[in-house]
Amino acid sequence: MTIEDRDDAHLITHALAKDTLSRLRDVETEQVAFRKGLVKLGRICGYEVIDGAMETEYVPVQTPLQETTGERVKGLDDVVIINVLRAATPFVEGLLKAFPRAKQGVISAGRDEEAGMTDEGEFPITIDYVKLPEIRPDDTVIVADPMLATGSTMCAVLDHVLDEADDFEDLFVLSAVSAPEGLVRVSESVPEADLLTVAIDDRLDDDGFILPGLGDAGDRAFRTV
Ligand SMILES: O=P(O)(O)OC[C@H]1O[C@H](OP(=O)(O)OP(=O)(O)O)[C@H](O)[C@@H]1O
Ligand SMILES: O=c1cc[nH]c(=O)[nH]1
Ligand SMILES: [Mg+2]
Repeated sequence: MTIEDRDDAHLITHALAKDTLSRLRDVETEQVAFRKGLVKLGRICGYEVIDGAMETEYVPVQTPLQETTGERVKGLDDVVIINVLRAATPFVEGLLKAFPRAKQGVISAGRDEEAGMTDEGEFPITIDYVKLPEIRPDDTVIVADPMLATGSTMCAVLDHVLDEADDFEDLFVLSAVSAPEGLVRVSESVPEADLLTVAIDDRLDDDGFILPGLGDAGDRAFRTV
């Protein structure tokens, strides 16, 4: 298993996840490679969630030659993936390769960067659109956003998710790069969420960007810079 449990988060330490994230960090990685990298990272993270957090069960299997015992992942169809627009879109495309039959929700959330970060280190968040599937007690909910900076976006998103559902099997917040400040904010605000990330970076800069980070993930994936 390549998930390391720490006090602040569960770290996805798969070598290919680290390799892919390092390519994403590189300023020379242009739009297409950046987008493909996020898809790849989403797929790896999906496999790691399955390996690290889901159970398997033994099942009888009839091969063309004889009956045997196989192993299946329990609850693979009881997964809800929530895409935090917009940077999560390619990341979720990769996750769906691990969970092809997941129910999907979408929440469009953006930081008001012109308003700037408050003295408490938060951003005002605008939520324009929310469409969530029914969340059932057996469901594993994965809220995906490659960047967890101040945590303001994720806290606002989780408020909506928890308004819709208070009974589920597990709630995972999955990101590629997290700032320590954001992990603290989200875990204090929603202690029932398990935070999964590929990297915990050093800190935020004065504009609320993660250092060293990878820049603005949405802008790099959608070429809006
Ligand atoms: O933890 P926070 O400080 O809230 O920052 C993280 C958010 O910032 C980015 O979104 P952004 O607002 O840039 O929107 P975009 O995905 O449309 O670019 C990122 O995708 C997160 O949603
Ligand atoms: O560093 C950051 C912070 C927020 N959003 C990003 O895309 N990058
Ligand atoms: Mg952005």
